[in-house]
Amino acid sequence: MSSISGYGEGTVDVVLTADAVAKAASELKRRAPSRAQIDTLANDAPFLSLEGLKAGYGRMEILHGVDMAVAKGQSVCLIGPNGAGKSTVLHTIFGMTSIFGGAVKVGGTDVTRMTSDKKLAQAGIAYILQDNSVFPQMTVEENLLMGGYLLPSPKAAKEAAERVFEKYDRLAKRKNQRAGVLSGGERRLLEISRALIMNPEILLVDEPSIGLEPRFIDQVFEILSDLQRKDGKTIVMVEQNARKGLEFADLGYVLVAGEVALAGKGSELLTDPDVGRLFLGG
Ligand SMILES: Nc1ncnc2c1ncn2[C@@H]1O[C@H](COP(=O)(O)OP(=O)(O)OP(=O)(O)O)[C@@H](O)[C@H]1O
Repeated sequence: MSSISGYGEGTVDVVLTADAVAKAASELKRRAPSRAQIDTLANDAPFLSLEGLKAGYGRMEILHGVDMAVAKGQSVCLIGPNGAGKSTVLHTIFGMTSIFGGAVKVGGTDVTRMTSDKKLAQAGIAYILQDNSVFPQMTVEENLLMGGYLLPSPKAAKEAAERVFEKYDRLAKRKNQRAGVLSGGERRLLEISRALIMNPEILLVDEPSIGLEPRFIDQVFEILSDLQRKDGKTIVMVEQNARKGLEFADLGYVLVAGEVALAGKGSELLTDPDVGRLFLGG
């Protein structure tokens, strides 16, 4: 029997058969949000807006017309079965996919076809990779400086790194140590901090809890929460732990087979019977 995993509480997957996913898709489709509903969720002031986005890899279309709106300083979590296209949404916002139609706008400006470098340097979008992207043989500071390669000078990168060290004492204390000796939580902090070097407005965060021991997961969510609430960053997250992601985020989007099947406030989706049954383990 073929099966597709949905996401359950903690690390326990809810396994959906292919038939169940198809049924869920058709059930949820009746609940697909209108553009007006999507804009309302972003307080009718979308800062990041996806409009009928069709994108994929090579010639293969994975996203079949995705709409999404996030206000400045809001956070959103994408959930859905494996292979639904959640990470592809992040890749597309950051300019890493083939675009077949639609638009990505930031502050009303069309940035759909900008290269990733320009998205980082000009549009204020940073992409935080999944697990294991630190360079273990390099020092903490050297890792941070890698995030500043688009800054005009090494001096500017160094100054940006100093600002990060002022913010995160835990990293400052380990500035000259090899990144390979950091704990899992500290490594994730370093990955997030490396993205902060360019002082982005929008953080795309791919699976922040993946590969982390449970005791570090809360720390990482706290760091992200501070970046949103204190620094006003806009956060778009994909999270395998659907419950954790929806608890964290202002908004939740359920993606099924490359389409938005449902969108709402994170707190509402947490108590939604369909979401509970399909993605939160009942
Ligand atoms: N670099 C790539 N090249 C070609 N196909 C890809 C690439 N990355 C992802 N895909 C395909 O795109 C589809 C959507 O993948 P994506 O990773 O976006 O899904 P997802 O919802 O994030 O899934 P998961 O929860 O399993 O990470 C899958 O069929 C996947 O095989």
